[in-house]
Amino acid sequence: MKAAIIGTTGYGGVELIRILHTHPTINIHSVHTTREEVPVWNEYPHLYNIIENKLEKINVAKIAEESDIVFFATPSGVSSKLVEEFSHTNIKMVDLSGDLRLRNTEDYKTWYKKEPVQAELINKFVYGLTEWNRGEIEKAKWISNPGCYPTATLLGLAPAVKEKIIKTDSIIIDAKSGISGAGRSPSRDTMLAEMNENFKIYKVNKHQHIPEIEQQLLDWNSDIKPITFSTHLLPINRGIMSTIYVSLKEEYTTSSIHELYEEAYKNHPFVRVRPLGHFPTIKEVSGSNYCDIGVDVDERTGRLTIISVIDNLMKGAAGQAVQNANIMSGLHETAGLNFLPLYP
Ligand SMILES: NC(=O)C1=CN([C@@H]2O[C@H](COP(=O)(O)OP(=O)(O)OC[C@H]3O[C@@H](n4cnc5c(N)ncnc54)[C@H](OP(=O)(O)O)[C@@H]3O)[C@@H](O)[C@H]2O)C=CC1
Ligand SMILES: CC(=O)N[C@@H](CCC(=O)OP(=O)(O)O)C(=O)O
Repeated sequence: MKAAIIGTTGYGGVELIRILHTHPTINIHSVHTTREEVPVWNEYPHLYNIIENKLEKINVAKIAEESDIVFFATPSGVSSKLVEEFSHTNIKMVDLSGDLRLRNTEDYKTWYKKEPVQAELINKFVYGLTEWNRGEIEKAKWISNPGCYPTATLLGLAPAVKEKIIKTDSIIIDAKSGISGAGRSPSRDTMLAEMNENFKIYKVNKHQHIPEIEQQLLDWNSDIKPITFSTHLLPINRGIMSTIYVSLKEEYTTSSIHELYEEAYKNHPFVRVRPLGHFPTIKEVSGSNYCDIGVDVDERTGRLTIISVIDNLMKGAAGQAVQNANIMSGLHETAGLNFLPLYP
């Protein structure tokens, strides 16, 4: 199976290269840029003598004719335009941006402050939160890959929300991300001198992933009320930790909640519910497609604490994109994704 990558020179794109380079079935056929047509290793010297491809300009008809699937690792506002052009061809699409995730186009305008794609096109994209949307993904041709924070947060919340054991107005999410989550373009916020030995909150109550998380939670339980969601930058390259607090409707023990989570994820190879009393760290999933989850009930307050960690570039982006491409193409979901975490 042949794949094209658009947005190759960014962090999501180069992570797709890392995965697909050893994928048993999906091969990198072409890689694309809007800039100079140079060998990929000019942009990424660590790929010297390994990835022979030259970056090519985007020619929609040629890509659609030569490849079976195209990955868009492109910024929001860019993906929407590419998707419109490719929608007239037969190629499978997986988009990593936020452009095709929100069904309500007004929400997109409000939170992304950009013009949305037409709703008709959005509705043809399947939301690729793999573990909870597998049936739709199997039938899909076009996938909208979830955001990095929504992936960690929704996998952490799903069993409790779907089982309706929480007070619906009580969800508070405290999330932190490594700086590769902000992409490869330089910015003042992510400079070494700004971030090293520092820790920052950003986009307070205004993060564009709020409507995406709420949309999915409402699909699971229509009584869910608006969430509080805070995002922070950590002085590390990769990884997200989402620490989630919810009030329980009744008295539950940690072990009963733990059982619920183990049951929910027992058939999902990339979600590891940690044993009772154990909580994951970011490093323990770094470089892998795992989402690791720990749970604990505070019996004094009646609140459940959920800790969910992922690698933002893997399960939060390129890893989940390939997992979805695998399922959509009838392959085993783990194909090409059996990386152990990089530790230490
Ligand atoms: N980084 C992360 O952890 C995550 C990112 N995402 C999403 O994935 C997408 C890619 O993110 P990331 O790799 O971090 O971003 P980067 O900023 O690192 O890379 C984006 C790439 O898009 C390409 N690009 C920019 N403008 C255009 C254009 N007009 N036409 C075609 N290509 C263009 C650029 O390549 P060139 O200049 O060579 O054309 C650039 O290298 C974004 O939508 C992001 O929100 C989602 C989850 C996690
Ligand atoms: C650390 C960091 O800056 N992360 C980015 C994630 C961007 C992203 O993934 O954007 P979309 O999913 O909306 O395309 C952010 O918080 O905006």
